[in-house]
Amino acid sequence: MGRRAKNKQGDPTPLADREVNGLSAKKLGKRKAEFDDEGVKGGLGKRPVKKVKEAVKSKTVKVVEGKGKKVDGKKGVKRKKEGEVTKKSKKAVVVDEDESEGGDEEMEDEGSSEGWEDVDEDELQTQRKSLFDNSDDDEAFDGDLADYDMEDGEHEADDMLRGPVQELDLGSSSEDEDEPASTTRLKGKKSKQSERPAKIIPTGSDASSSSEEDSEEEDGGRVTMKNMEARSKALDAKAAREAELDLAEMRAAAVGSGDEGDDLEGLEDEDDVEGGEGEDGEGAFVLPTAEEREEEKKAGGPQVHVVQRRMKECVRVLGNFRKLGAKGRSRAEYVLQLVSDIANYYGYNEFLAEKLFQLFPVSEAIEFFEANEVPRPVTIRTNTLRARRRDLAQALINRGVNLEPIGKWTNVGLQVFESSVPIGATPEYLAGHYMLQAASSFLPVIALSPQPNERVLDMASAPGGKTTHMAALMQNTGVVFANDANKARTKSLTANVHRLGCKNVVVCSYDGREFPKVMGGFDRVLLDAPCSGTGVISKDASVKTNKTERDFTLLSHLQKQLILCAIDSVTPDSKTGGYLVYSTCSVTVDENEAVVDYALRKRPNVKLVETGLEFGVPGFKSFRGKQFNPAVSMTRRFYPHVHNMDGFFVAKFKVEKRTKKIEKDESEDGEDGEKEAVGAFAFDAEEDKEYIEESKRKSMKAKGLRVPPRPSTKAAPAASS
Ligand SMILES: C[S@@+](CC[C@H](N)C(=O)[O-])C[C@H]1O[C@@H](n2cnc3c(N)ncnc32)[C@H](O)[C@@H]1O
Repeated sequence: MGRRAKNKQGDPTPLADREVNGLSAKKLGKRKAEFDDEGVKGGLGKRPVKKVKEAVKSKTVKVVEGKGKKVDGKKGVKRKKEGEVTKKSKKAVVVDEDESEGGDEEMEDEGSSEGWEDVDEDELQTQRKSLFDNSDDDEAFDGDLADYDMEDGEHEADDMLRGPVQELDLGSSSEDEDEPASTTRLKGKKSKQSERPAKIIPTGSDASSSSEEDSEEEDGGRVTMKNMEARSKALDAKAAREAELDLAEMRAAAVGSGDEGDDLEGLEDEDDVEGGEGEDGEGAFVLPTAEEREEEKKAGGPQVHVVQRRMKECVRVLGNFRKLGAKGRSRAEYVLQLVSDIANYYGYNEFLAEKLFQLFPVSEAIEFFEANEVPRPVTIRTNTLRARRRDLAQALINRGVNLEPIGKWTNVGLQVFESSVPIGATPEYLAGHYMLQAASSFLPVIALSPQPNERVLDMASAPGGKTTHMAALMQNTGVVFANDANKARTKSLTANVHRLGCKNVVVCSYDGREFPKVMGGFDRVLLDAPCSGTGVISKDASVKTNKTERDFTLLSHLQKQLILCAIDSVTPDSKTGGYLVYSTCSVTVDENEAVVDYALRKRPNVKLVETGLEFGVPGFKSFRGKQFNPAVSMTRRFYPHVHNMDGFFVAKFKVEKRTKKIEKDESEDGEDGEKEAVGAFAFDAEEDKEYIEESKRKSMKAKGLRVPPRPSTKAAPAASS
């Protein structure tokens, strides 16, 4: 097939030696900004801690510590004085503070970047990785799961845009064959992905006419302001068509029509390696028995070419098991072998390999695992409080940044293909004209669609990518309470809030489960929940090996608690809103559909509504025998191998008034302890058995009592690679 790889983009390539506006990078200016870690002068992280009420009263952005009194719903946090926190360059480009998100298409092309060329030479020499320092992206929850919370867990968001991952060598040389798998599995070979930077895939509906494609060809080489939109549309159209073809192929393969295995790009060189042996040829594939597998393990694991071939063969057989399955061997045996080989080949623990494998038809699963080996496109979000996308694009193009609009679905996003300057340290970045943010992170905010003058809660908000996006959509009016239980992480949140000039944000630090006790009555709530990060494995490969079954149990439990508190924090009386968006950067069902389904069961006054997102795969209505509320199909899943974005999940709820009947039912349920009473989290005796046990253990531990051993859970062996 070979099309799948085109969906992917390597890191933007530094253009160190390229001339920018007639000047080589080296000739560019000398000023070096003195900024702290968060890119804000003066170490804003050290600002004094204040209580929420004070923050509201003083109408400035403060960090608020947990355990406070209830704060009533005053709107309209007053703007800070201009320039109070954000240091702009003296020669900053003209910024129209009132420009809203939708405005940039009509703007005149006035993008001069004069005065911005004084970038320090050292910065220009910075290594690739530092292109993305100060990344603002969000991240998966990686705290201490035993305490399910926010104990630090700060692997810096910069990871998002780290240097190139090693790429898979899917062929094999004769020398390789004698080496152990662990040494031959990964190779620094240049992959197809980096040959052609790929667009983020929006949706088939974005496909545009062939004239747009023509314009791409006419324009040929470099992106200019003039050809940017047309090129973008043409690329989107092409990419969307390719994505659709890929999906169709994958589905056909899954249904099983014969030669699907040959379509697995990641494994396509295998026949060459093996000298073209097919099933009927000499050395035909024979599925190892359990004993043979044991022996293989004892001998140090299989060789890479053996694993490659076996994976391909297993996928082929599983694609049409009735016809291709060997006599006397079950489908489950092929699956077992395949999962074990996937774990080995891609470096996952077997537990997680299986969990992720189960989400997809067989051949699509390989696509997913392959996509996790490739970095996602580098994207930035224009901060419309400080800049217009057009001006920002021009300014960055003038600096030697090669970029394009992400796609029709966002009018603030830009995809960076290559850059001669560190994207996380340009004057425009430091002046808050943009946020380094994964495209997937735009989605929950677009779905929530906060309106000017509303009162909004971002329940788990650090480092603030989505908070600052919401503040911009609200045009710096109303108020966004940006909460994060991890106080250390509120430093970067506060820094971003200041850098981007958000004046309607109050930063606070409570456990989300304390809402709505500390404050409620919100028009809209975003719960971008702490999660396992199985959608962002390309950024954080540690997820492959450090997640166990217990982690998922605990996370799912925390997410269920948080979502009920989030629902209860929304006022059904809101004149303009009454919505909750739940999102995660994880693709597992336990953290997504199961949480949504739980919320629907526990809170009969909420219903799912369409996210309003133009693309994304519907959530699972059932999974492995478990039936969910059919409305769960209104939720949206995003995948690296389909959308060329981080794996992501978005659900949107409308919170309605509690009827007398609901309240009566709940109080009756409350009596026997089966369901929780209004506003307080309680467990469902049967369904939450595991959680109850875990909770008891925690409270015993806290009291210093001896904790009985946990009942044995499924082992999560480390991957042998
Ligand atoms: C996925 S990240 C949020 C990213 C953020 N929304 C953004 O766009 O930048 C999840 C956050 O949840 C926080 N967190 C973990 N447990 C929490 C809890 N019980 N209450 C509130 N926040 C919590 C973590 O500290 C982490 O910052």
